[in-house]
Amino acid sequence: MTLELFEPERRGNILPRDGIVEDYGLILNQAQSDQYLRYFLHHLAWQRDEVVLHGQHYITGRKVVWYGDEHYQYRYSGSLKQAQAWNSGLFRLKQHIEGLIGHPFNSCLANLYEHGQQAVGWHSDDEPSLVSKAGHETVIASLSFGATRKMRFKHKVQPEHIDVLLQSGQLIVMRGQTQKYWKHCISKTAKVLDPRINLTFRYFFPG
Ligand SMILES: O=C(O)CCC(=O)C(=O)O
Ligand SMILES: [Fe+2]
Repeated sequence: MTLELFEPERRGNILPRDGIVEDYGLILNQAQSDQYLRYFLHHLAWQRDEVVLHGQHYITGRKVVWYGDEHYQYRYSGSLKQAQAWNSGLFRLKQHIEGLIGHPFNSCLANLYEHGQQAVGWHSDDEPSLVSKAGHETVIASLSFGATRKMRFKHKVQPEHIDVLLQSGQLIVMRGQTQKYWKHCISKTAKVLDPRINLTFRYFFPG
């Protein structure tokens, strides 16, 4: 048996103000997380993402795929995204997380970082399709598998940073005003050579 030196335990809000990021700690054991990592590496329809920045088209190193209750579509960063029908393992996890959090999700954006040089830059998940017209908070549940990576939060106005290391099997939930006041990123690191998968369960409002 391998002993983890540090096993994240459930913590309340890790942000000091203007939003809520709840750290649920490890919600799966190591064997389950390993199994899901191998399964998702091989059974999700990974594709490099296309983004348009200042009129230039870029293909990302990171691979993504989007699943949902229906074949939702939206235009984001200049390209059209289309949701795939749920993968069965992903759907099981979605139900598990809905039970833990007590919030429904109808879609999941999955990210694959093959090594530490693949990352995602500063952004907020504040596209109109994620924001309720009825004024409900945006709730995003993020579950990680594989290599431990650092997620950073940066306040949009105050000079404040919060870092959190995300381990395999660890769940965090971004809610409240988080997307309005904070940006987040996954930073690059030369130290990580192994893959990481992150699943972000979201509630999508079709336009
Ligand atoms: O990989 C992660 O943990 C974050 C991914 C992310 O921010 C996103 O998909 O919007
Ligand atoms: Fe994000």
